[in-house]
Amino acid sequence: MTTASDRTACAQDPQSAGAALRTHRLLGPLAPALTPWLLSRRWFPHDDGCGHDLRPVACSVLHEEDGLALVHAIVEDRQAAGRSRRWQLLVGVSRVPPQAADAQVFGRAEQGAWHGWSLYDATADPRLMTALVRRTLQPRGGEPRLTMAEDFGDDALDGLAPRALLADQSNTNVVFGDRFMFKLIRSPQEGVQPETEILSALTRLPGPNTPRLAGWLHTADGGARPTVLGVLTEFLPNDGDAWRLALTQADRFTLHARSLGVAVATLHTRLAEALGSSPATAGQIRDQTAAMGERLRAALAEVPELAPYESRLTALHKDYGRCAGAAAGDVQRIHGDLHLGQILHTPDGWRFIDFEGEPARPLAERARPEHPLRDVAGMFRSFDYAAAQVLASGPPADAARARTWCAVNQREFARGYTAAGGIDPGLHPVAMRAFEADKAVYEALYEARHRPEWLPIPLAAIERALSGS
Ligand SMILES: Nc1ncnc2c1ncn2[C@@H]1O[C@H](COP(=O)(O)OP(=O)(O)O)[C@@H](O)[C@H]1O
Ligand SMILES: O=P(O)(O)O[C@H]1O[C@H](CO)[C@@H](O[C@H]2O[C@H](CO)[C@@H](O)[C@H](O)[C@H]2O)[C@H](O)[C@H]1O
Repeated sequence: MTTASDRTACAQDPQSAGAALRTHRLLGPLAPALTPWLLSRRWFPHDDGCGHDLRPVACSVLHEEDGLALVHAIVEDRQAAGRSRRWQLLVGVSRVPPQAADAQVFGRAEQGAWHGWSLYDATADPRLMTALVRRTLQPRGGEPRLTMAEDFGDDALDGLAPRALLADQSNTNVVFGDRFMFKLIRSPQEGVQPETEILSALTRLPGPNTPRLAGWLHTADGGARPTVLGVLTEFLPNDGDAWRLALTQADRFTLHARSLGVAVATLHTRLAEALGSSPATAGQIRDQTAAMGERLRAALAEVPELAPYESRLTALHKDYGRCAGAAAGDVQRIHGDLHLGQILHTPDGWRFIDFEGEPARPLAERARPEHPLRDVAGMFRSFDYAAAQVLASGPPADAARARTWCAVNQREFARGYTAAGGIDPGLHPVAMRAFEADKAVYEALYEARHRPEWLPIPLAAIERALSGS
């Protein structure tokens, strides 16, 4: 972590010089341990060889009692290519090593009042998650603030034991007593957050197929525009998500695939009802085509393996721009990052979670109305990923069997989607190829940053989309 220019970095933020100095003083002693720890997190991008330049943006102590403190921090990661992203941390600082089984100490404070104390991810410590809720619910508790949604009182979380989910994905999730799920957004951005916006709109409709929004953690009103830092939803008891079912019940997944298609069409109808839909304008199609090009250029800068596909992808974007005019259909709010892992199998049927869109995209972009077939393309890509996994885990390695599995389940999904009122993806082959290729470009960037060993999956999909197979 860079510390020399901390004061400057903080001063550029809309916080006072005093706050900047406090941030610097608080985070300075923790800084040396933070970078290696961040680099080991699934949600933090792998080192792309250009290094990371981490600067503190804001920091506060949310709790301190009996040799145990909870530090909330926002740091900015500036990369050589001029990209920068903010990251949210909850750090436990403890005089004695923490007792919680999953609270792994990643370093020690190097100076100051906490010199020598253990540092660890506070989301793994139930005491600190309880402290977070207590403190952030207080009307005069300062930043951040937890606001409960209508229908949920400030006492809704009282007495519920917090437990962090071990599967660290784009964010970190903590379950409160199997009643609520709290998602700590790891890379928060200023502005309207799609998950709180969409869930609160859907929550108002009868017969929900999403969890109800119970609250949100956010910066206080003092800033220019609030930033949502965490989302609290009702916990939905489930026996796993559709990804797990696809892997464990691969041989009889087609029935699930069809009912998933029905569920996604229903979700799209509900989203249109709650947040509107309108025919795509020529300007929107131009913007969509331009955005695909921009995403490709950004991905090329980090993933050289995409270079052989650049000109053909650009041609596909143009083809989309040409044919979309005639048959674009309506645009509306969609899920935006739909895949098998976002659909829970519950006793009441499929339930959709995680409406934040693709976490690396700017918030404004994620809120744009899009063609619903983009979500269908996301699901098609997910069947392809599952096929790659089924193939990898099953003897013998049989690429043809995986391709057939993928095609059959995509077909069944499309049948269910169309039967329940969704647009038939088969009638929009160019749009589907463009959307799948665009998603695979996003995935290539995601895999290069987080799981480089999975990069061949989206690359092979791009090749197939371009060759029309
Ligand atoms: N409301 C919920 N009820 C039950 N489990 C949930 C709920 N929300 C999320 N989960 C679980 O937490 C995991 C991660 O949630 P998700 O919102 O997808 O986070 P991320 O953005 O990190 O991917 C999901 O795969 C699911 O197992
Ligand atoms: O963590 P999120 O759910 O917000 O989404 C990110 O991570 C996903 C992986 O966990 C990633 O999805 C990709 O891998 C899935 C298999 O693990 C596959 O089913 C999806 O089709 C594929 O896109 C998602 O793209 C990313 O935003």
